[in-house]
Amino acid sequence: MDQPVQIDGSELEGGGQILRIALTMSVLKNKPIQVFNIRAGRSRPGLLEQHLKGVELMKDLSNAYVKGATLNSTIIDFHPKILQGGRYRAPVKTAGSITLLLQVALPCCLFAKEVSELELHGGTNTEMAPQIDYTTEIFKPNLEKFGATFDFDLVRRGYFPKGGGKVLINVTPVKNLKPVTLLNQGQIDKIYGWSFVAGVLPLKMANVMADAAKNTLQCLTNNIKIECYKEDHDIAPNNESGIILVAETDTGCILGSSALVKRGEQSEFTGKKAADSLLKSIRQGGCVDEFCQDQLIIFMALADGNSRIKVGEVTLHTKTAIHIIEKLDESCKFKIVSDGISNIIECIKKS
Ligand SMILES: Nc1ncnc2c1ncn2[C@@H]1O[C@H](COP(=O)(O)OP(=O)(O)OP(=O)(O)O)[C@@H](O)[C@H]1O
Repeated sequence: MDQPVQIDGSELEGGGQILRIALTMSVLKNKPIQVFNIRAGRSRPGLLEQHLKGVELMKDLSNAYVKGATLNSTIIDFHPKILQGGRYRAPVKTAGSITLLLQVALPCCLFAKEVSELELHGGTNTEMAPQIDYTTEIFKPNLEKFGATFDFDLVRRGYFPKGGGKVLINVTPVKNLKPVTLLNQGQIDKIYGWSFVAGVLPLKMANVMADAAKNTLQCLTNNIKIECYKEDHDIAPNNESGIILVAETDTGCILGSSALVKRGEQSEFTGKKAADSLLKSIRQGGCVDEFCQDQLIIFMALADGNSRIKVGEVTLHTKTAIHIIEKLDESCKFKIVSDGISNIIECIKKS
């Protein structure tokens, strides 16, 4: 057996993202890895339910030999074999994020031998992770610029702490990914979004969030439409409330933001917080927002050719993604060039 590449999970962001990117690259480059100090930068280090189910999903997808995959484990060995396709389930019993399960599996499914059908359980709209609506309305159109996509069916929403969400994902493999050049943010064409309540929460909360977001964003355009609605009890029985915002520009850029109402927080504050995040991303001149940034790095690395994306401030998640990818893939090198406010992230592929 080859010596595994050593990945220190305490570096930079020090969170679950290091494990996810290492697993994905391990499968795609067919390199065994040992990840140690898993999530050492977090208050509860080691594998939580969401991370563990992510490891198990990757094990199933690639027929891997895995050692150390137990709850709270801080070290795992992962030796991938053949990347297949087919039907897989990841039954997270907590509100662990469904979108982060997709984050680890999607690049592999795109390069699998056959179509993949994923049945993912857990949280659909949770803190510190993309809300499912962010993934489908902001991340997905950005992914499509690389010539790849996925279909989804949101069967049930799951919120903290109960979880219980269910999303079906269907991924058709691609022959290759196209490199992208996204350098001109352009002018804002329109802003739209969704402000929701679920469970027994009153619709008024959604209206207040939407109004606060509109007030903050009207300095950019008058073309703002935010739909306020109450989730159907059958697909979202538990209490939650939040907002997702999307901005489209005349050069085809799609930037977004989102927020959930925290316990004891005024809905007005939540709406303004999401809008401020979008405003910040737009004012920094990037072609993608601060969250899509790190989520696109892996696709830049896997594309057939050099990609360039203009972003605002480079996040620690982005620096972490670049660091781990460069460790596992000698065929690409990232470079960041700053003009003071924005930055161009360039991925150069060695021929
Ligand atoms: N509000 C948000 N909107 C969109 N994406 C988000 C948002 N918040 C976080 N993310 C994304 O979720 C991912 C979080 O990675 P991170 O390593 O912090 O999380 P994790 O696996 O939950 O682990 P940990 O518990 O260790 O933090 C990143 O890709 C980040 O861009």
